[in-house]
Amino acid sequence: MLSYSLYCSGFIGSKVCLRMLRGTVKLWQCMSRNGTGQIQVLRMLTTAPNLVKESLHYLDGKRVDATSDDTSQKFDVLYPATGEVLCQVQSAGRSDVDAAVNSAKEAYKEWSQRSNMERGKVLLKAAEIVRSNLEDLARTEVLDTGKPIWEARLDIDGCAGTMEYYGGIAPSLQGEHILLPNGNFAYTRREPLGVVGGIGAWNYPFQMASWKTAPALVVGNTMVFKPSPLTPLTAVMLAEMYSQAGLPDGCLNIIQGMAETGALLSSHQHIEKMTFTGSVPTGSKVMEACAKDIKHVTLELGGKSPLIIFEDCDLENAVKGAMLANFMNQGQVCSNGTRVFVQRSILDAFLDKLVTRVKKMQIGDPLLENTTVGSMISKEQCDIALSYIESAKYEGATVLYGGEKVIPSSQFAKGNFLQPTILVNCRDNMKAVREEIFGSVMAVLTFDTEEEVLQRANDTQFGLAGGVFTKDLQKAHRVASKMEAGSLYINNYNVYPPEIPFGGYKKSGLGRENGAVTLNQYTQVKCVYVEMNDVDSGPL
Ligand SMILES: NC(=O)c1ccc[n+]([C@@H]2O[C@H](COP(=O)([O-])OP(=O)(O)OC[C@H]3O[C@@H](n4cnc5c(N)ncnc54)[C@H](O)[C@@H]3O)[C@@H](O)[C@H]2O)c1
Repeated sequence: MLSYSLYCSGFIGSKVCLRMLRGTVKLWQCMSRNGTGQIQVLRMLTTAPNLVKESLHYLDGKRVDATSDDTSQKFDVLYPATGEVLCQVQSAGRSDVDAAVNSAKEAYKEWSQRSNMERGKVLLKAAEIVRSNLEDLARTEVLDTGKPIWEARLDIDGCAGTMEYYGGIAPSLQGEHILLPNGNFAYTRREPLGVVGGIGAWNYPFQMASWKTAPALVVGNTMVFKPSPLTPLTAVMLAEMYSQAGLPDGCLNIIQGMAETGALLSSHQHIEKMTFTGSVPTGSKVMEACAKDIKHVTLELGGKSPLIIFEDCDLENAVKGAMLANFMNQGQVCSNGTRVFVQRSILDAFLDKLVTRVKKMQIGDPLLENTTVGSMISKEQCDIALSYIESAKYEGATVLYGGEKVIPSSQFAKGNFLQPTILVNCRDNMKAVREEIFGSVMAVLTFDTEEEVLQRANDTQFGLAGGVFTKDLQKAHRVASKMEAGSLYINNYNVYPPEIPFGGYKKSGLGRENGAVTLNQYTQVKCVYVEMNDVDSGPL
């Protein structure tokens, strides 16, 4: 008997949404909703690759096709674990970007006039819809990224949390009332910026879409968002969920495309702010484009973060922390603590425990519950990680564990599965220790003193995150205060509650996401002076 697992992301009036194949079974079920909301199931046997049939562009509250003007190109979207082509997407060209921005500009007129309370309610409702579609979203995110399903569920749940957080706190955003002499006074208003452009990377596609849209929309901006071309599937689902929650048409438009589309968006004259997540070189280009028009900009960029493990730590927790800092999402996490500094006296004990844990990680089908290592996003990304491992070996490092690409089973022969890798005998100046790899490659370094390790930890162009494991509270706070990074963890790693701001120092970026402070970055302050007396013009 054929066994299959499939799901559908069809909802909110979209007729036919996403379907997937699982395993080797070539049974394609296609679901659509009829007018009463019941799911109709159509079945057809096929080996045809293009599984996603609906357009992934979203304009004025509905999915639309790109217009294929002369600036646009097509790109394939693959399931990273099998290499199957899910769909081919037409990039948004100049006319599509114009249409999306103009629609958001029009929608701004009404949306910006609502109160934060009214807008917050839309976010709260959208978060509820996200939660009730969590499984569909998580499975679609797996298709997009190749990450294990349990991680995708956690991601989506966290995104709903971010939407709830901003929906909840937005009504408390207030201006100031400033008393001045002679009964005069001034007040400040926090006003939205206008149309915000967002561009995302591929490692957390739904998270990027929700972390950017939630704070931007709730304070009255409208948005045009472009996901990474490697992971275009879930941003449009988020847009549909916002629409279902009551977000007016045009407030959030999704465009798909590659670098050209991103450049068109970031240089568009009617965009008032860009919020970008991606690599340092691309972030620099986006910032340049913004500089031309003096646009606001938030940049969430790369990292090569240090994790410092002192001999007085709780070793079990430190090992778990190092795992969290390196092996989630196939190591494709910007804040990863990939330079693990271990105090010399506990190095052997630390490595023993670490290897014992890493050996238990299960590489395989991302949709299976017990899989802990899924597929990297692409062959290119996997090759990059492998080449860093080779360069580390060439420079004298030893692979203590992993280091190889694997094929978990024949159906994943075209996948990009890399063993979690631990490098020892590393030196600070090795290429693999200095540069962001964006794969599961942990470099273990030893140190002797606090002063020495701080100097080495900070000796990097990046400053996204860092961590310290010790039971000595004073040392923990002292070290955290001296580490040059935006997100520090004491006795844990890679935890992202929506209440706390996240973002980088140095080349890791500008501005923050999450936390109340982010609302300031999607608003501008207007100060109104009020004269209560006759105008004193002095000698004039
Ligand atoms: N700090 C963070 O929060 C964070 C989070 C996730 C990923 N990242 C970083 O992202 C990088 C990996 O993502 P990536 O490979 O998708 O990055 P990337 O810079 O190659 O691409 C990011 C996005 O920019 C678009 N783009 C490319 N060229 C552009 C241009 N000239 N103008 C405008 N947009 C353009 C891409 O289409 C994509 O959507 C890593 O460096 C990682 O550390 C940072």
